[in-house]
This record gives sequence, structure tokens and C-alpha cells, in this order.
Amino acid sequence: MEKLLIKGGKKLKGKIRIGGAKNAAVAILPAAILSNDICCIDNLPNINDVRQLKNILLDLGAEVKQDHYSKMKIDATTINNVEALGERPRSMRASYYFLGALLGRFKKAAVSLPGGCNIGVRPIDQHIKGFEALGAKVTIEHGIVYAEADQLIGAPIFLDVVSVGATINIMLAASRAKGITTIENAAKEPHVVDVANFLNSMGADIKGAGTDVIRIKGVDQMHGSEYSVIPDQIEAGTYMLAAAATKGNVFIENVIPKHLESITAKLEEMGVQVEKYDDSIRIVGKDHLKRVNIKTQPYPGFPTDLQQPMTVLLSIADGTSIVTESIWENRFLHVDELKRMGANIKVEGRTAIIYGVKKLLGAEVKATDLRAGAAMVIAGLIAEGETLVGNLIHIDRGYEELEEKMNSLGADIRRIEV
Ligand SMILES: CC(=O)N[C@H]1[C@@H](OP(=O)(O)OP(=O)(O)OC[C@H]2O[C@@H](n3ccc(=O)[nH]c3=O)[C@H](O)[C@@H]2O)O[C@H](CO)[C@@H](O)[C@@H]1O
Ligand SMILES: C=C(OP(=O)(O)O)C(=O)O
Repeated sequence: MEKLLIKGGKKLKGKIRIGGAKNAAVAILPAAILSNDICCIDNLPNINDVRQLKNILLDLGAEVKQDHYSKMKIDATTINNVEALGERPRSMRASYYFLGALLGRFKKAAVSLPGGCNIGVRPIDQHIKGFEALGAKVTIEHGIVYAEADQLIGAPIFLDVVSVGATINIMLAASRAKGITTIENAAKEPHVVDVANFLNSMGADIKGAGTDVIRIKGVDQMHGSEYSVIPDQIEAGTYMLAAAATKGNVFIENVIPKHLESITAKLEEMGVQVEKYDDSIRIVGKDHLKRVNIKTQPYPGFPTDLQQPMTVLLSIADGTSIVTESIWENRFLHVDELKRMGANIKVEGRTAIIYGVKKLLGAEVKATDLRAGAAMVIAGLIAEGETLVGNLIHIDRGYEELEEKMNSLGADIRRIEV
């Protein structure tokens, strides 16, 4: 079993380049099958979720070429299967996008219920409600979601909750429906906009992505496209937090500062220096971190995917901070791990009360999920002594070359076999 061995106490310094956004890439790859043509996708992150999606595309019969991890050419003309079943779709969340994409193109899909991080109940009722509103019959049997329609007809859809996955999945299917679909109470995350831009580059007619009402005029055909995925907002935020936690000085390239406003604002409130440029950002850490309160919210609010790494900073901040997790009901599993390292945190339901301590001490901990993994790595970087992080399967699903990138900034992290 592989683990990360981290020798703490090094300040991160230097320059780092952010990769393509996981949560955009994992929707754009399935979206490529909406056309009976060839798509070339660039700026893909080097992560296991992308590798799994490539395998699913191959299982469906697509021809896929990938000379470098960041570029994939997908020939969707050869697809001859509408079923994505078994361990691959179950190993990740985003496999559910094959439902919307296959339904849009072939009006039929069968996809195993997805997996993904264990951060709370992760229903797909809003996805199903959307497909049904477009005229599909959806059933779930033996862990497989079946969706089928004679034809898809555009419809108004009001989401009961702001859901990234449902918004994107409905956009995928509705792109190839007859007539107009409106999604109200839509998610506004940068990856929702990126997927809409990709679909439009393939000939879809989508307006309003990035606002809470998206209007999709269905088209009969979509064509191939060349597209570059946006930089990863969450990876960028993770390095911002790591730089601030280690009191380092890190220049982060290939970011969209607008996407980082909520995290920038919180870091500034904590006394960290953040310099913003056109497509880069510099973090200059300070000796003392001030306490702040955090409430996770849909974009443009503070992203839930950065709540866990942020908890680590607050665990060594001056005073008491309160973190409220309003998206997922079980995203504090990392707290018990942080406590092993000396953090003083009390969780009450969806709230964590964090009493800042002077220092963390290295310990053996595990990544309970993807962003908890990043949190443990940051904790290891600032802890006194050695930290051993296990359960790397989660980190590898969504962080591109985490230890290599951290080490290029002066961290001391080794992947070891235990
Ligand atoms: C692959 C991907 O992009 N994953 C992200 C996506 O997950 P995902 O798309 O799964 O998250 P959603 O935005 O759908 O979920 C938000 C909330 O809506 C609820 N809900 C969702 C769908 C549904 O049909 N019914 C329902 O009740 C969920 O339980 C949750 O409380 O957005 C989350 C919120 O920003 C992020 O944490 C994940 O990193
Ligand atoms: C929760 C996440 O991922 P997923 O939805 O793929 O489980 C995440 O990216 O933080």
C-alpha cells in the first residue's frame, strides 16, 4: 500500500502551474460523445478520474488517442454501445454525465450508479427529474440507471437544490432535444460555464450559463471541436492555502483570479498577502493567521471543495473560528484525522468550532476523501516531525502530481510503499 511520508516544517517557495479543472474535464469528456464527430480536448489534468473516463469512452466504442496526458482526441463516430457499467463508473462521481450525453445523442443510456467522495448523501433525483421533464423514462434497477426516450422535448425545469451535476447533465441531454429547455435555480460554478462553452463550440445553443437561469435551444446535430479546459479553481485554491499555511511565498500561474475571489477574500481577512495578476496570483504568508468564520455556499460563495484544506489553516490560527458546511452533511471526516495531529476542533452537526493551537504534530493519518487528502498533506507540511498519509486512492483521483508539485516548491514529500 502506498502512503505519503511528509517531513514538516518547510516553507513553500517558488512558482507552480495549475492544471486543467477536474470538475470541468470530467464533464467535457463525456460531453464529447454528443456529436457524431471528432473532438480534441486540451489542458486535461493528469488524474485518475480522467483515465477512468477515457476507459469508459473506449468501452463505449469511441476511438481515443492521447499522446500526452493533457490532450485527448475522441472520435465518437465509432460508438456502438450505450451502456457504461461496472467498476469504472462506480469508482467516480462524474460517470453520471454519460447518462445525459448518451441520452442526448442516442436517446438511450444505461450507467451504473456513480461513486465519488463519501461526503454525505449524494442523490441524483434532480438529474432524473430533469431527464423525465425532457420526456425520458428513467428507472433504477440493480444499481444501474436506465434512461430512454423516443425523442427528447425541451421543457422548463426548476431545480429544487442548486446542483452542479444536475445542471450539467440536463444541459447535455437538452442540447440535443427538440425545442427549448430552461434550467432555473441552475448552478453557476466556473465548470458549468466551461461545459456550456464547450457544448456551444460543438454547435449547441446555450445561453445564460454562469447565471441561475440557463436556456438551451436543442439542435439536431453537433459537430467536432477543439477545446481547452479552464484552470482548476480548487487546485489553485489548495496551493494558495498551502502557501499561506507554511508562511511561504508562492507564485501560482495559469489561474483565473475571478474564480478565486471568495478564497482570496478569506485569506486577506486572515492577514495573508494576496497579489492578483491577469492569470496568476502570488501568496505571501504571514507569521500569524487571524481567525475567520467560513460558510460554504454554491459559487460565487466559498467552495465546499476548499473547506477541508481551509480547516487546517484555521486549526493554527489565532483564536476560535467557525466553519459551517452547508452543501454536504458529512464533510468533516478529516477533523478526526486533524485531531490526531493535535488540532482542537469540535464538530456539531454541520458546524466545526476550531480553537486555534500553536502547532500541529506529525502523525499517521488517512485521506478520508479527495479534499480531506489535500487537507492532510497541508497539515503534514506545517506539522512538527513526520506525517504519514494513507488512502491515496482519493488524492490520485483528483490532484495532478500533488507530491511532485509540492516538492518543486520545497516540500519534502515521498510516496512510499508500506
Ligand atoms: C464531479 C463534480 O463536479 N463534483 C462536484 C459537484 O458534485 P455534485 O455535482 O455531486 O454536487 P451537487 O452540486 O449536485 O450537490 C449539491 C447539493 O445538492 C444535493 N443534490 C444534488 C443532486 C441531486 O439530484 N439532488 C440533491 O439533493 C446534494 O446532496 C448536495 O447537498 O459539486 C459539488 C458542490 O460544489 C462539489 O463538492 C463536487 O466536487
Ligand atoms: C467531491 C469532489 O469530487 P467528486 O464529486 O468527484 O467526488 C471534489 O472534487 O471535491
